Amino acid sequence: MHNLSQRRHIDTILSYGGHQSAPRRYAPIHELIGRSWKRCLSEYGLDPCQPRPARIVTQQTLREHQDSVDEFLNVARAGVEQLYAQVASLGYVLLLSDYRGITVQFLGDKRDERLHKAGLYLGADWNEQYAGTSAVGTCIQEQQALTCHRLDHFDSSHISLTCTAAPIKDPSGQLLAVLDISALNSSRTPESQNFALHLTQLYARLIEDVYFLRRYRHHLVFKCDQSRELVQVSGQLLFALDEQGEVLAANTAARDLLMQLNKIDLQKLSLPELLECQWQDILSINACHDGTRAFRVEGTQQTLYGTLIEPKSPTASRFFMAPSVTQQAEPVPALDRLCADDPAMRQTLSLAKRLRNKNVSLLILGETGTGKEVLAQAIHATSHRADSAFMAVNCAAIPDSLIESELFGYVPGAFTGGRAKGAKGIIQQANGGTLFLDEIGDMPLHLQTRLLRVLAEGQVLPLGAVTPIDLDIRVLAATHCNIQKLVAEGRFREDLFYRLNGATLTLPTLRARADKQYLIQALLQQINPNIRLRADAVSALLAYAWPGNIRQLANVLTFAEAISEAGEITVHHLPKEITTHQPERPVFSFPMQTPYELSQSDITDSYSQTSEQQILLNLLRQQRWNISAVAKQLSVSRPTVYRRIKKLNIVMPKDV
Ligand SMILES: Nc1ncnc2c1ncn2[C@@H]1O[C@H](COP(=O)(O)OP(=O)(O)OP(=O)(O)O)[C@@H](O)[C@H]1O
Repeated sequence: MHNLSQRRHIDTILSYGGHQSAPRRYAPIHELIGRSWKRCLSEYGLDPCQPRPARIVTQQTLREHQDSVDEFLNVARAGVEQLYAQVASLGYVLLLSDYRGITVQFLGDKRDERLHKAGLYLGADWNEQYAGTSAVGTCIQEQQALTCHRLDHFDSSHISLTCTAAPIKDPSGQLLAVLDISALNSSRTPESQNFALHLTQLYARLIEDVYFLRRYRHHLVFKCDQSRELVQVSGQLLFALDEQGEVLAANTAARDLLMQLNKIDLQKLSLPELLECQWQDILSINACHDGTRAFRVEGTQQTLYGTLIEPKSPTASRFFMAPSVTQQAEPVPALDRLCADDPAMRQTLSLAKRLRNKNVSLLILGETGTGKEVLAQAIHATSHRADSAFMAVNCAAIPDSLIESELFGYVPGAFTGGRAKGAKGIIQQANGGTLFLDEIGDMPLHLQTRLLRVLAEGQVLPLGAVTPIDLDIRVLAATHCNIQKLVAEGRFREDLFYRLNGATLTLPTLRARADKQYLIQALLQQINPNIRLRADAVSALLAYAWPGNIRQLANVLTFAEAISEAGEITVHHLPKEITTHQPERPVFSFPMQTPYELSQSDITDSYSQTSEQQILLNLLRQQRWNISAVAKQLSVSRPTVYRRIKKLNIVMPKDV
């Protein structure tokens, strides 16, 4: 005989399956539960009017099920016991089932008859085909964590139970077991089970990872996370690797990431390719000061911090020997200090180190304020030319009328207004050393032709001169522009582009850098080595998007230091734009999406030209046409201000 609530429940299920006209249950039914009810009715032919008693398999069958997962049960024991210790006082028991739904481990009061009757017992069969919708059975079918609360159960004899289950998968992604916590009676709402759901998932993941590490204890395991601070203790993603860096297995979180990247097949998946790095970069992680290194995920802006778990057997560890000191990149302090640990900077600096003494021209690309000139100076300072001049010329900052004479120099009488003795051009002054052509994208076309001749022939002909002067210069050029686009549009000579671009060094934006905290400390050290930066200020600085890059950061820190009190900078000393900005913090969950990043030019171009013209004009007037002051106010470089003045057709007063 059914009691009233059982009868109502039976009616609800029947109406859900289309056997009766109107549903009696008004609370929404979770689609997961709904799917399971439909399976019970139409696939398994279960009759809700015929409740089934809990089925407990024989001792012999139980033993067979336990034997087949014996290794796993040994590994899972500590996690299972710990979870039970957390929930026992709340009235829960714990069930660990194998992938076929048989309870192979039970923690709870074995003498409690009510538990035995309800199927919360060792050997209980929670398979959906027999027991209907339940947390364990439905978790097996759906391969995801769920709570089956009271009336969610199919069988009316289970409708006082509340059960929460999470899947545990093996390193190949196959379901291995189901972890479940259940209570006999719960008058609480389904929402009250959310905490139980999170806790069960957490322990299922923990047990899964312990099992993964056990299975791959003789292999190198790469563990990574989105947080540098957490990776050593609770890195979420695990990859087991062979001696070439190919992925042998990945845990659920890592497989989720690979799914996002459309990498479904683990066969022949190379971790160095996935992380856009060299195999040596991974092998040498433990040589880093905190045993952690930043990597960027292929085709995304996502940074992952990785650490290594070395193989436990001495024979295997020989395969994974970290590179010897001689194999590691040679230290070059002036270049090394430009970054701590950022994947893009690592690549750029390693190329810079290899090319610093080669006579190839280098093209440095990066948004304004990313440190292009600083890199050029460091390359010069670490090259054989360090004792000769480093001459920097800003092609956007020199007025068109002067750039020719400034660059190439002139002989006496070459033009009216020139100095009587003539003047050496910047190119000639760089002889023996390095010529740094900043903002090369802004160089007028006719000068590009002359520059090309200088580079091709290794000679410079000053204005008005008849005899060229031999040159021995190393040329470094930089631009924030998309120079290939300028070439395509006919605004930059293709032959000059190839001449300058012996190799490209690209600097990442500050917002994309994984070592922002290092840069903050390094800049602060230069400003005032005795000042302390409080944690609230660090958090705000890390969360900001930095459209003006390192230059803007340096300005902000200078400002904060100037108004700081008692030798420390707190969040209150930071400019308002930093603290009121709503950060787009990376969420601690996968999928990884590539955020669309606005470049400086995107940002400025998105304004209407007239409003930008008005804003800039007002600023220039306020600062009495002092370009340096305006540049500082906007946290951009002087050339950028000149460029905008030109682009927006602002006419500067004659007397500035
Ligand atoms: N790695 C670094 N460490 C400390 N300070 C840096 C670093 N890189 C750049 N800076 C500082 O950031 C500011 C901008 O650097 P730099 O002028 O080299 O940028 P840029 O890319 O050449 O800018 P622009 O495109 O506007 O010419 C400078 O004040 C520089 O000292």
